[in-house]
Amino acid sequence: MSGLRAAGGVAKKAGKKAAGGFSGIEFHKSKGQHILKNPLVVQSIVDKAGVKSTDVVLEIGPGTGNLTMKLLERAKKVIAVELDPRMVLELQRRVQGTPYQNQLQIIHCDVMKVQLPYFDICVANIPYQISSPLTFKLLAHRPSFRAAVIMYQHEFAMRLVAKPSDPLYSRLTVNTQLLSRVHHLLKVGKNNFRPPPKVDSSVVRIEPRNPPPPINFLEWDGLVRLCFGRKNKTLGAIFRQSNTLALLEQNYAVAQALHRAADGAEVDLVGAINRLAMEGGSSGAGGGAADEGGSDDEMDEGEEGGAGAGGPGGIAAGGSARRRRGKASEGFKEQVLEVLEKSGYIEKRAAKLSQDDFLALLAAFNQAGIHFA
Ligand SMILES: C[S@@+](CC[C@H](N)C(=O)[O-])C[C@H]1O[C@@H](n2cnc3c(N)ncnc32)[C@H](O)[C@@H]1O
Repeated sequence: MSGLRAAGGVAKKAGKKAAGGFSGIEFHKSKGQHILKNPLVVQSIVDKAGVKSTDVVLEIGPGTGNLTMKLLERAKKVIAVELDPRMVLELQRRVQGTPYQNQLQIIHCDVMKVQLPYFDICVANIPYQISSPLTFKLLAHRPSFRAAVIMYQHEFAMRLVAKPSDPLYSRLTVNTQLLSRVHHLLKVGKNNFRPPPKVDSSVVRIEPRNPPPPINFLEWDGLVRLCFGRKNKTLGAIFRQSNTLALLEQNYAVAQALHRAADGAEVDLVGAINRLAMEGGSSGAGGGAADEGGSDDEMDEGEEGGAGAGGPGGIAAGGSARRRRGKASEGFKEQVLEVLEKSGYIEKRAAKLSQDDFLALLAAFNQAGIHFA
């Protein structure tokens, strides 16, 4: 397989057998290349995914094709999006001359840069660097699909399925669960991969809510970003911050000027989720070391990343939000605190609020003409 050796220069340990049953391939950590070598895990993923014989399956990052071959046994068609030309060659070689040859379509591209085709179900062991933007790219995809069964870094997976009060409950959690139902399927130890990543992994099932909730997602994310900027502080403390109030008052003035309806006017869910998806960067080759145990969760500002820094960046348009602003008026501050008081959230903390709480809070603010995007 000289093609496989070429791109990486000299293949390390050329004599050693690598995943997929061929020798000499050098896996690139920068592309998240951790090949699933345990056939039992591969089979389990395909079984749990519930792939039907009529399904078009989207696979992201097929690598050497261990999962792809099993998917081809079950599905009508597999569309595999792969960035690395060496992997594309290997996959082509693997299906050539088999009955599956005509069922496989390979798209040689960065998944974050391509318009995804129609698919019924996505099954993938993805490069962990793009976990967050890829998840939201999928959730913004139309027409919607039945499910995505995806291998993530274990901690990232736990964030997706977290419940209020869990330590990993975060902005990522509430945004994902707003748009989908998420279930943990299977924990996969690092030794099932070649080369083994530094952390364990988990397979998660994501079922998009269809139809999606009829809310302005940018507004939603603006509120949630603000609240999770300091998730253990009371909302009263967060909304008393002068930067936050100043930004909200500016949004308020714009909304008034535009005569925007109190319940939020235009709902461009797909556009809004797409904007969010692109926040996390666009390439899997960017080198983030998600498998080193670091978090690639682009959605968590952390406890101290709140109002003063990037926190409320989401509550006003673009970079202008970061500029210094004047103080909000006392009248506006009272208005904001009254909404929190009357809705019963002033002493509550984001870490313990449910999906329904955030929806109720957003509705209460919007009714008072206060907007987050
Ligand atoms: C974790 S490996 C999974 C390989 C294979 N599916 C398996 O389970 O053994 C991730 C794969 O995604 C590919 N990849 C990395 N970044 C990508 C991107 N932005 N778009 C498409 N594929 C990408 C890598 O080249 C690699 O083949």
